[in-house]
Amino acid sequence: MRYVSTRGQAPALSFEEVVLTGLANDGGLYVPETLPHFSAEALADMAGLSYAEIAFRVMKPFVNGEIDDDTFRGLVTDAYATFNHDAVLPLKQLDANHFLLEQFHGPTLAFKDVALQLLGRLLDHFLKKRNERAVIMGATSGDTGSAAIEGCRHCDNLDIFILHPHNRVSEVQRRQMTTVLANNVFNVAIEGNFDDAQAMVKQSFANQDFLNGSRLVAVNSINWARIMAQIVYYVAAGVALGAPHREVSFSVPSANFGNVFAGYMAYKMGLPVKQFIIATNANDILHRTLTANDFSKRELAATLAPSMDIVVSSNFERLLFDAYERDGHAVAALLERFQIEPTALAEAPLATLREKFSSFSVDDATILEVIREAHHRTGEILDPHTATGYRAAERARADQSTPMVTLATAHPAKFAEAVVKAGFQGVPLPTHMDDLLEREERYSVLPATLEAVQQFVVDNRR
Ligand SMILES: Cc1ncc(COP(=O)(O)O)c(C=O)c1O
Ligand SMILES: N[C@@H](CCOP(=O)(O)O)C(=O)O
Repeated sequence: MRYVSTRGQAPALSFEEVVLTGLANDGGLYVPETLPHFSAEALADMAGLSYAEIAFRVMKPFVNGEIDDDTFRGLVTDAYATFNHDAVLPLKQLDANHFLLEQFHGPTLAFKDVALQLLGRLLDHFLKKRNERAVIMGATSGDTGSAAIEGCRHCDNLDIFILHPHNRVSEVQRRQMTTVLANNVFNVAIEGNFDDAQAMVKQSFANQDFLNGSRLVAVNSINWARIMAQIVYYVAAGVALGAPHREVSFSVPSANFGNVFAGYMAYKMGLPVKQFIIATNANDILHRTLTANDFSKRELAATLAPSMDIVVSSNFERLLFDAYERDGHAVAALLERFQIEPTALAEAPLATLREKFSSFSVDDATILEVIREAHHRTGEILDPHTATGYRAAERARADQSTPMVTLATAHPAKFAEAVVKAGFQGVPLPTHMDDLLEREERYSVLPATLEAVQQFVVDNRR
């Protein structure tokens, strides 16, 4: 399997090279040159298998020939053994045809664990094999950071630098990162927002001179392995609900677009999907683009669903690459324009996107209303991100007869502010975290400048 850049200029890479890199050197994101396809029979055979076995079968074609089957099966099995639920990602029925896919039973209580528990193990495997060290630079709006630290901190060949927006993540999210006092983990609170942090990470990939030849690795969904691991749960949920014999729909709380893009990959690989609903908070660029062809930046708003406080949605580029029929030049031109002025998609690609994707945007007041309503109806306390997906599933679904799966992307205990504002007393943290609020913290606050952040990395890496 070879991987190519969405901007068409960078060299094609192998799986190992893609995992050990970040942005392509033309500024694009890597995607598989061709996608594997699962026949109806292969999908039907997955029904009833363990999550780890489905994961092995779905991901094997992407790594084929680069990690032997026994080793890869071992990495996958170990990754999902860290989850605190036998089903790994249990599917909960809410009403006749609406289901919640609980993605928060991993070590850090959000869907990011699904990919980062595996990515940490893949990095460890490849770096040890090569006897190499690497530096991780990641940006987080709250969940990727702790999942990356938890997934990678045991790899002594890695130094991990995570940038989060100062005072714009929840207390639990911050402490999940800053209370890890390992000597290869460095947390930086930047005086800016998530977009600033992500831009600095991308600029660091574009020009790595400051690292004097050390390898720089991405843990954000820039890294193809993140997307690959997330494809699995769409297939697992789909076959559990009757695929390939019937279609399934998904409502996905979205921002950086890695989650729903992975679903789209599952669809392209043969999973029968009727509809993807992109749910956003008040940072609604994806919704504006889909509904009004308004692909333009607006000021980033701080919301009750802070992990989705993102304007520049990284993986939307991967979808655009497909919608523009893999024309890297057209994608590069569009995204260069987007950085400097309001822009719009060409008509044909937009029409292609609208065939499979719908969208819905949910403001803070509605998030609170949904948390209350959903609790009244189902007994569940949703986290504020899941609440956007729940409301979008109700309002934007194409039909009632296709099973609808709303992705429950985080545990409500991470977001006390929203839960308490909705009128509840709060949700306890799981026992492995019950002393989190008393643990010692360590992090540095830096101005949101590339120079300050890169100097910090140079000064602290081992
Ligand atoms: C809890 C939660 N829900 C939803 C999202 C949105 O996912 P994505 O960025 O993959 O679109 C994120 C982070 O981005 C998140 O942390
Ligand atoms: N919501 C994310 C933002 C980063 O997204 P990623 O999927 O590209 O890592 C977070 O919680 O950090």
